[in-house]
Amino acid sequence: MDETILVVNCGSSSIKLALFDSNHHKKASALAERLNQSDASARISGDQAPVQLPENACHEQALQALVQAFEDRNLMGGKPVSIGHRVVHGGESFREAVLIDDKAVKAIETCAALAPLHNPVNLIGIQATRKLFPDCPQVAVFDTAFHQTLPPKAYLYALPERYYRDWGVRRYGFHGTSHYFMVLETARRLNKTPATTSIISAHLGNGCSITAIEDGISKDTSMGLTPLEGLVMGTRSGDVDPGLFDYLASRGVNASQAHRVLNQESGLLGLSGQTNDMRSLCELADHGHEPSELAIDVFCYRLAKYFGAMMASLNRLDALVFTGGIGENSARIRAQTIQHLSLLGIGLDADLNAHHGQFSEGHIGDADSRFPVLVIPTDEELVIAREASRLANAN
Ligand SMILES: Nc1ncnc2c1ncn2[C@@H]1O[C@H](COP(=O)(O)OP(=O)(O)O)[C@@H](O)[C@H]1O
Ligand SMILES: CC(=O)OP(=O)(O)O
Ligand SMILES: [Mg+2]
Repeated sequence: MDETILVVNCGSSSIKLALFDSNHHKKASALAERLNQSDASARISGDQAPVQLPENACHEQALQALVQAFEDRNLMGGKPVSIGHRVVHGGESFREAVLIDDKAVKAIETCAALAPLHNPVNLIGIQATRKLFPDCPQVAVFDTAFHQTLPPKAYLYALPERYYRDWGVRRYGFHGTSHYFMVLETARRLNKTPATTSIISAHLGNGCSITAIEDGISKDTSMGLTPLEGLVMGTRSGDVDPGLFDYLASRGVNASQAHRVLNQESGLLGLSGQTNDMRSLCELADHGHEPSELAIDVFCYRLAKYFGAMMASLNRLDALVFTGGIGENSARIRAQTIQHLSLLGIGLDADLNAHHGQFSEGHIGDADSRFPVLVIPTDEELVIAREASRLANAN
């Protein structure tokens, strides 16, 4: 029976699992959604029938049910040889992936205050698999690790210096695993090496961020101390004037209410008043729903501004890259964003864009575009699986 690497990505209300063989080929994947709600559901990719969950299933119950379902289908091949976890915030404690022990768990707990929507559920996933597979090496792969190369001019806020020194207030950046995969894949597609490849990578999923990568190294990124800064996202505002908090306080909105509004009730959902889901939003806009149209306008304009801003940190640029559910699938969002960049000489080929670059190794730029533009499907799970085997084998 082939060896299996299990990858766990616990989100605030979902779990994504993937199984890889020892050659890092994906054998299976599964998704549990709407956890802790009455309509919680789970399924293994490619299966028609859902995996049965207890009512209001929590993360741990869903994880157990999905692992059992993998076992029932003979997909696990015995116990996994290693388990890789996505952990969103590693603060300054983690420059790279680590084997998980009690000390690492403590450090991840310490970082939870900075990613309250993410780290606590990442820890639930870690504790659940430690219980299920106590002898199996487990590895944490951090969203922040790839951005530890940011220079001080990019990671410092213009605040009193002691805020950084005493409290670690700085920009950390997220989605690093995906941005790292983008530079690997772009290099491969352009026949270059990652160490000589410079890109601007836009990861557009529920959370959205953009990163400037020079010679394979992250130089600047749009997310900051927490995954709230920067681009417009599904339910997160991205950049706002910090003066907003004082003003909201004067209107009776306290800090924890403001936190909830900015993280869970803003972004595409807040602007459209309808949905945080870009696909649904595009359909609404196609049917003339003006607030949805406006939400899309704000999303694309902010993104285009950040493409421009990221150029300030690069001396050379090989490609602009789109990824994540929106970046990979929405020709409309890509076109509307790139339209703002005509002054920089960047343009799309309408046909290639409509086909998501499927017939052109991901290229969607037009013949005159000053820089290539690519669509590349991300695979954070693959990077996590590779890191999990590397560290487990080094042990
Ligand atoms: N064809 C499409 N057009 C527009 N948006 C899409 C399309 N397909 C998926 N999306 C959007 O991608 C987003 C989810 O991205 P994804 O990367 O899967 O999220 P997550 O951050 O949870 O991994 C949702 O807003 C979804 O509507
Ligand atoms: C860091 C972050 O925003 O992650 P996600 O896109 O999974 O919410
Ligand atoms: Mg994602």
